[in-house]
Amino acid sequence: MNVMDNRATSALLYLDGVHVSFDGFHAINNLSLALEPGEMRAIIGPNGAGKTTMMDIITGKTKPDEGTVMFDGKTDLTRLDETRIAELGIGRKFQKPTVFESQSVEDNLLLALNVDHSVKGTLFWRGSKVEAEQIDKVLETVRLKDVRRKLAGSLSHGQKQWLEIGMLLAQDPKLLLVDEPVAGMTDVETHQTAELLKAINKDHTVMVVEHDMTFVRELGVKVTCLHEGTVLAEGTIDQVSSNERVIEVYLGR
Ligand SMILES: Nc1ncnc2c1ncn2[C@@H]1O[C@H](COP(=O)(O)OP(=O)(O)OP(=O)(O)O)[C@@H](O)[C@H]1O
Repeated sequence: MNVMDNRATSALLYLDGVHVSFDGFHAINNLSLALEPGEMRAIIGPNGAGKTTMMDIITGKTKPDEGTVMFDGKTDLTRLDETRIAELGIGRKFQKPTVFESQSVEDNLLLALNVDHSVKGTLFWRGSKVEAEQIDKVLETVRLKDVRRKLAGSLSHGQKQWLEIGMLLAQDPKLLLVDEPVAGMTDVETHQTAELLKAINKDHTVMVVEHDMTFVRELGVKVTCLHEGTVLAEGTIDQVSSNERVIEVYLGR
């Protein structure tokens, strides 16, 4: 077994030689990347670098033309549809919060829990003790305990983002994909979101796409910079942000 084979089996997420084109345009170009179990990785890169498309590939929304996309060392994600991939434990948070505004914070979490509502009768079913405990734990993690009975629609933008992260956590995914969580947040909310993701990373693997470099620095994790659908640089924030090519195409001089 060679080094690449070893990485393919030990990584939680393993992409190798992935290509995607849209009408002849190469959005993803020989993309290779491995995420170790328990890792948090920050993905940066200019607009159009392929960050969203990469997440679309991982979640099964877009199928690659070529390449390997393996989950947990054994599952070929390119063969599965979006539902099956979500069931495997890959949760995604899109940039804009999509919480149920007319439901309370805790009911949003209850709805997100991994239960078969059709069997239990959604409207009048209030959840078991175990589920109540799970919800308490998530509320604690996402710092929304004090507003648990408020309508989600009345939360601040930052709190809505945290609620949606909580809805992902309620499903206890093995891998969380988080797209631009701090866009539109205040500096205080941005800092709190970094703290929150660090807490989540204690028992979840996380991939977070973000343009806010102050936030990425605060995460203190390995950074991958994408450009033209491939990895331009990878390493610590200091290594990546001092890379000449990264400065040229993304950070500016
Ligand atoms: N469905 C599609 N059809 C055609 N082109 C697409 C499609 N999806 C993405 N692209 C193109 O692929 C390239 C990569 O886009 P992508 O959205 O993945 O970049 P990104 O790094 O997420 O950018 P941003 O930071 O602006 O969100 C872009 O040039 C985009 O226009």
